[in-house]
Amino acid sequence: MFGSIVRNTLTKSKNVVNLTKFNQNNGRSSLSSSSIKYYSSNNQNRLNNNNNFNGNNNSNKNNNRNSSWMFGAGAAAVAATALLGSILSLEEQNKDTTTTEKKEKIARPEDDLNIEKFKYVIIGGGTAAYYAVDKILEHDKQATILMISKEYEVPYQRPPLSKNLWANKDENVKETLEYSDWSGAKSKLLYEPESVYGNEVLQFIRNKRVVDIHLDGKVILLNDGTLVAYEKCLIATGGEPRKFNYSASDDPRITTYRTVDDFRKLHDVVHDDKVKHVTVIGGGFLGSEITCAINDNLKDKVKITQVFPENGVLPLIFPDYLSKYATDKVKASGVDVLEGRLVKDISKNNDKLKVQLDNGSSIDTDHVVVAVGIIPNTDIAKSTSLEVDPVNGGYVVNAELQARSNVYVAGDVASFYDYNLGVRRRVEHHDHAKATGELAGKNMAGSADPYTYLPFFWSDLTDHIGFEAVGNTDAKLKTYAVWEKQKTDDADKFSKGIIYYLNDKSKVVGVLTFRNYGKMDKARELITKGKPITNLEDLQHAISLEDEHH
Ligand SMILES: Cc1cc2nc3c(=O)[nH]c(=O)nc-3n(C[C@H](O)[C@H](O)[C@H](O)COP(=O)(O)OP(=O)(O)OC[C@H]3O[C@@H](n4cnc5c(N)ncnc54)[C@H](O)[C@@H]3O)c2cc1C
Ligand SMILES: NC(=O)c1ccc[n+]([C@@H]2O[C@H](COP(=O)([O-])OP(=O)(O)OC[C@H]3O[C@@H](n4cnc5c(N)ncnc54)[C@H](O)[C@@H]3O)[C@@H](O)[C@H]2O)c1
Ligand SMILES: NC(=O)c1ccc[n+]([C@@H]2O[C@H](COP(=O)([O-])OP(=O)(O)OC[C@H]3O[C@@H](n4cnc5c(N)ncnc54)[C@H](O)[C@@H]3O)[C@@H](O)[C@H]2O)c1
Repeated sequence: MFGSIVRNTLTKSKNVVNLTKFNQNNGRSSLSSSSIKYYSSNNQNRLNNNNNFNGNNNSNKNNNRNSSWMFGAGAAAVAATALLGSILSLEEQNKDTTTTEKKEKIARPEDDLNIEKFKYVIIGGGTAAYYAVDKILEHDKQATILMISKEYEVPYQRPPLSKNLWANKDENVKETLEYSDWSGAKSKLLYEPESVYGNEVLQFIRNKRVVDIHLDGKVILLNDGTLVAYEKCLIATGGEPRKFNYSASDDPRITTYRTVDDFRKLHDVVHDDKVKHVTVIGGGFLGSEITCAINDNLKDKVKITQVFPENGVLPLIFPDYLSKYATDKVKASGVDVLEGRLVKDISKNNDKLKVQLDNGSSIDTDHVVVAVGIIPNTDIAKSTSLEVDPVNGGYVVNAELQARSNVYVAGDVASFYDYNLGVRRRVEHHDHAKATGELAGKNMAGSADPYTYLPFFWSDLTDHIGFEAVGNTDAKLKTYAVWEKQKTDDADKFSKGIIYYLNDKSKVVGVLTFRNYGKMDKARELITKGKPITNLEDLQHAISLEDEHH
């Protein structure tokens, strides 16, 4: 997907700076936590050497490449001083020393501070980050890009982690990360092979967190003390799974689920002979998908109980009747669904975990997966002046996806003004991460286009409970549905249909096509027309129920 740009560079370049491989071999162990101490010990003249990403003696070549970007004493020194101050505050949180002693340790960067600079620094290694890089490469032939991810893996897509990947019975699936899509075609989870990263155009730092940005100095700080300068920066940090405080919260058998590492761990858990029962907490997208994926593929191996407080699965988007119908299908597939139940606590009970419910009952289980939503990852905002949306969470961005003139935000963590729906919101779905990533990348490379796209999302549970949806599909809105079958006694009465979501002005603001695919463009057209629907019957034929494969 990155096209020929990176690959050409790889073959042409004699001076490949292979950051990815270097990190992989643990070659930069000296830049781990020990470097934090180093920076705060007033010995800053060696900062440059320590911050050199090459690490293997090709620093001069690399510095030459970047020579036109080198910082002078001014902005960089101020930025670095401030950021090194935040390393100190990190230390402060961890060490019990007096304030005076700590202040004396504040670092003073040398005037000839020489921080490696990239034209584009991308914080995050997820979907939004990947597609931003794709567009930067397309629009800026002079690009030099650094991606930084706190995960080990190079960018990959998350949707198959709770769906098709579980259908792959190959025992090497944790390494190959291959899956088949609904049409049978084989795909890989990683967007690009590892070999695409680690060259003069595109570098990737794995297993490191960005902890601070100095917006005026245009310098970022990593958790190991590394400083990097940028011209344009993208924040695409996604979200962290929400956690509850249970009595047994520190027990490794209570896990959340978001990353490929989580897939590997859960795969091991359910294939462990001792594990006979898994409890999934949450009835949203993740809780319902992971329940169905494991149950459909491994029901002979483990029994699953799914617990959540609402009346049925996917309660935030399905109208009540459809949520109940889908829940019945999940039950029929063999899952023990406990709807309308809150988890009060989880405690250790000999070799089991005890999940205590609000009605006084409890479940003895071998493993618990907590899937109760995410918190947008705005940690970096704590030390910057970037605005966080107090209502929706996430960084507030303008129509061009900028938080500040050279700082862009995309994906789950962006609070944007939805041009089509007339509201500020955040969207936690794949297509939005892709579209905002692409637009941010294009804008970083010189355009100034607004985000006017209406992203879609989809989900697939058991027994072909699948749909695509676009716009505002809040279950609290008034809905009007068109179904192919209308017999009320038919167990499959919701075999195929379209649900229209209407606002208080009777305009269609959202459309969900149930067991019905490829209708999203027509749905977008209907939403963007924004005409009030005076007679609901007019919606009967607004979008055809006929199959349209895409
Ligand atoms: C299991 C699963 C299945 C899903 N299935 C679907 C689906 O079927 N359909 C759909 O539409 N959506 C689905 N989604 C949602 C979709 O995957 C997300 O909306 C999308 O991944 C968001 O992309 P993002 O780039 O904003 O964030 P992410 O993909 O979460 O990427 C954020 C990246 O930033 C890194 N990071 C965070 N903080 C820092 C930091 N300080 N420094 C460095 N790196 C950092 C993280 O490690 C991560 O690599 C699914 C999500 C999950 C978890
Ligand atoms: N036409 C059909 O009969 C039919 C049947 C089942 C599923 N689907 C649709 O296929 C898609 C995913 O199915 P799957 O879970 O088997 O995954 P998949 O393996 O087909 O999809 C792989 C990846 O491709 C991307 N993708 C898939 N469809 C997309 C689309 N329409 N637009 C943008 N990106 C897309 C996503 O990144 C997804 O993770 C959903 O849109 C689903 O509703 C269609
Ligand atoms: N198909 C998709 O689009 C898809 C698939 C998987 C994950 N995701 C994304 O991944 C993220 C995580 O998904 P998620 O399902 O955790 O979030 P979610 O926001 O979709 O669902 C949260 C769910 O948590 C449950 N919950 C909340 N408090 C609870 C409590 N006290 N006890 C029991 N249950 C409780 C509720 O059932 C609620 O529906 C979201 O951003 C989601 O959009 C999307």
